[in-house]
Amino acid sequence: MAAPVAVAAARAVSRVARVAAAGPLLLGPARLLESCAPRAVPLPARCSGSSSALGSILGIPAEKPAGALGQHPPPVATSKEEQDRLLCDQPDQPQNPKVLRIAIIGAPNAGKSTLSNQLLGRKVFPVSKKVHTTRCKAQGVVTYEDTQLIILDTPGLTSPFKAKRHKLDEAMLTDPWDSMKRADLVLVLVDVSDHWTRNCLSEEVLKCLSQFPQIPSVLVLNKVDLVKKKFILLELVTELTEGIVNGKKLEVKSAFKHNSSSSAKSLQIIQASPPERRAPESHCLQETAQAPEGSRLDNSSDTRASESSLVTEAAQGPKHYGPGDLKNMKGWPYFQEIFMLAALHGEEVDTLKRYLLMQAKPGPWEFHSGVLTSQSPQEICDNIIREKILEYLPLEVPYGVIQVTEMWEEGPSGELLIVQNLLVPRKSHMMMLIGRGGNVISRIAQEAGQDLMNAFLCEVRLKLKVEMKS
Ligand SMILES: Nc1nc2c(ncn2[C@@H]2O[C@H](COP(=O)(O)OP(=O)(O)OP(=O)(O)O)[C@@H](O)[C@H]2O)c(=O)[nH]1
Repeated sequence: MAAPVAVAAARAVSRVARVAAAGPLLLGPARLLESCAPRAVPLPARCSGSSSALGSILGIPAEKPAGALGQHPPPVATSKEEQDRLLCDQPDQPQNPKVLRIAIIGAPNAGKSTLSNQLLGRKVFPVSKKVHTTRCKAQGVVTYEDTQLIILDTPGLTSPFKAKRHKLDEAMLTDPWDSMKRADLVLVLVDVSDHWTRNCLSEEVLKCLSQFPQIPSVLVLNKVDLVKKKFILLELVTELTEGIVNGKKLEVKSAFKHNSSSSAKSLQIIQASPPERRAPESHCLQETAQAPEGSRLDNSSDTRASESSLVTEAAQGPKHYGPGDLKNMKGWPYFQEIFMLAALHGEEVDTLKRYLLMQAKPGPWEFHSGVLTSQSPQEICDNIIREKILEYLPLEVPYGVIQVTEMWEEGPSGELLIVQNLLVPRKSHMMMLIGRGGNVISRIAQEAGQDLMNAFLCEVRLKLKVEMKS
């Protein structure tokens, strides 16, 4: 028996006005799409990723103020037919198109989807505190002037053992690898707030990097907002890069430095050239920080010789690593840049985006500029509702919920009407999902409805029903 038990609906109109700044309200999605021209603001001058990102995190003013990247991402099409048509459309190639395919890899929960959404300027990938929110690879598209960034959001890298334990699909193991095969550049995301995992790259990440040594890689330290003592970030950089970035040795120094106002220690990161061709203008950033005594991370004379050979090796590009070598490695000495950011708050995301735009190479666009994601509207909707279920239900409960869309149609005023059934295997799960007086399911419907409006840029009426699986 599958009797409807609870129904929650969300209908929110007022906030659409704030979201849909690029066009009049309640136009058909096609009209809205026209009014959101994706190419508008000129690209600012090149800036170095590591210097500007690091400088800002450390409170050092950038040499040149970084111009904001005007964002007018197109909305997602509200029907599968429209989305399919957009995906099949010939890309509207500019005169000199450039393209960059970016794989974002990292441990589950590192913030890959959060970062992808921020780069896209619109939320189309689900995000939650629970691991394995992203279940399969999906593409996001940023079109900016003559450049297209194709972002390959992937499930968190996991081992076959963990996949079996969490009953994950085979795709969760293979998708990150598939994305790597297509990528021109890989972003390795590390959650610096996770004390257990932040000091070294996981074996899966190292395996991925070493299998594709020809793909340039960039280290991205995420969630820096959660790290109070910023000097830790510099130590992490040293560990995660084995002290080498872009073929150059990093020196991180911490020493007492007396100034008139405080006796704070000085922390220094120096990116120096390999010894044999040391550049006179080595890149140097300084910060006064409360560093622990004796956390001096620059070279001692004993290790200098072996490090210099490591630097020379790194400058020559990745060598072939066997599984035994990877077990002994903590970091990757072939990153070409480092970024530190807080994806959740959009902090320093523009700096990374500018850098990615600069990395794009001449080549035809893959998508029409009206495309924001390769996912179908229904997939986005399912994922967003699932994200809320993951957020509000404890432990394994969300993983047993089956979502069945009963209705998806355009209402008389152009609004999107969606009815979805949530089928649960147990009565106890049903009670949890409904919540006292229906408060849980109402909240899920309300929040998911709001996210969908932000994605589709039109009014959405979402109704959720909870039923027992028959
Ligand atoms: N404080 C803070 N939280 C963040 C930041 N970036 C992401 N998060 C949070 O981290 C959690 C995981 O983010 P996701 O984007 O879902 O992570 P993911 O790597 O895609 O996760 P999987 O799909 O499990 O692989 C969410 O609760 C985010 O809100 C950040 O910069 N700062």
